[in-house]
Amino acid sequence: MGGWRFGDPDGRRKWFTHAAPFAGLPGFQLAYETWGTLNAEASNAVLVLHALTGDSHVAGGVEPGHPTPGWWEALIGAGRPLDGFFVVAPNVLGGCQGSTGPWQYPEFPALTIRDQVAAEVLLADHLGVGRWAAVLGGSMGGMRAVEWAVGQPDRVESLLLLATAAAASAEQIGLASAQVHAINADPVRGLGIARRIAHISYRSERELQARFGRRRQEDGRFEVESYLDHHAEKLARRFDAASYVALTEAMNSHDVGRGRGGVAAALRRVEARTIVAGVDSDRLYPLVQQRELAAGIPGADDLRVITSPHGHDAFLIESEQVGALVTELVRVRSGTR
Ligand SMILES: CC(=O)SCCNC(=O)CCNC(=O)[C@H](O)C(C)(C)COP(=O)(O)OP(=O)(O)OC[C@H]1O[C@@H](n2cnc3c(N)ncnc32)[C@H](O)[C@@H]1OP(=O)(O)O
Ligand SMILES: N[C@@H](CCO)C(=O)O
Repeated sequence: MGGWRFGDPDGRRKWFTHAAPFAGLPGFQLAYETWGTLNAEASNAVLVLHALTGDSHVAGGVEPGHPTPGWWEALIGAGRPLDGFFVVAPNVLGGCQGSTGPWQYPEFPALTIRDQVAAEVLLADHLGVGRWAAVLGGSMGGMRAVEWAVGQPDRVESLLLLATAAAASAEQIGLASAQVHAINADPVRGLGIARRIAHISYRSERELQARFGRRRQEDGRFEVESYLDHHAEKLARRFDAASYVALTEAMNSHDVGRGRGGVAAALRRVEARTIVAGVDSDRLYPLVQQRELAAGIPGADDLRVITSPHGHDAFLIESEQVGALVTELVRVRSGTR
């Protein structure tokens, strides 16, 4: 297969190749990054799963020679919550940051979250990880995390689900389908339009009002419009439109209960010690969805609530609160601290 899009900016990606037919593909590659060392018992592995436009670069700033900070920098490094663990973060199948995606195969098959997890199971086998000490994920990463815990219950010891759902809701599918239409109508400018729609849903009404109000800039644009233009341009520089569509449609397919007798029956399969958290100002993945997860997973604590003005994106921004949850999951509750 060979080649990948957007290079390897930090020189720390590795690749796993599966050279046999898989989910309509002739084979696939997953790019992934690791931190720390797998212990002799293979009992200290943690899987970190990124959200829609994230990638394998969870952290980097702490390592000499790899200065680009990652999207959960505060979790990895000396004295940080995942210190001492062997952390693995793959770029999702269908993504554009090193893994096989539509940028590589124009006739890319429709993938589900379940397919993406099945690819990650093969990666775990390749790495010699029979059972993850923890699987952590937010948003689309949380969809994969709960799918891991439902589909592979004996391979997930503990689980952190952030700002995510057991199944994509009608509103999430509706918003996502508008974004897909924008890209299909204009593959060049559509990605930016999709990001604008999505980014509004990632932040809270209260935050947008407080930050931008009705103010206009000198160029005549509303400040909030300019802010969204900025995020649209930034994503268009770093992401592939066809990948965005493939991943969005995979998220729309997400339903842990499909073929398993419904969501409640599926969640009962989870054996992992679980923390589920939502964000009080998240309008895209409202707390009711995390309540369903917390109530349905046998080993889950009561729902935790991250307080933040930032809406859905708080799972990326509120690193102190997220870090405390990770510490509690992997150290305090497992008795290793
Ligand atoms: C290093 C990487 O590339 S990471 C790649 C992987 N990324 C991910 O996994 C997560 C995806 N990232 C995100 O979703 C977002 O970037 C977040 C959630 C991390 C951003 O959250 P925040 O830190 O709150 O950023 P916020 O939404 O306030 O945006 C700040 C940006 O808007 C710009 N901005 C603010 N107001 C305006 C305005 N009125 N007009 C234009 N631009 C504006 C700022 O200058 C800043 O620009 P910069 O990001 O280029 O420095
Ligand atoms: N800001 C996040 C939101 C999706 O959860 C992203 O771009 O991946």
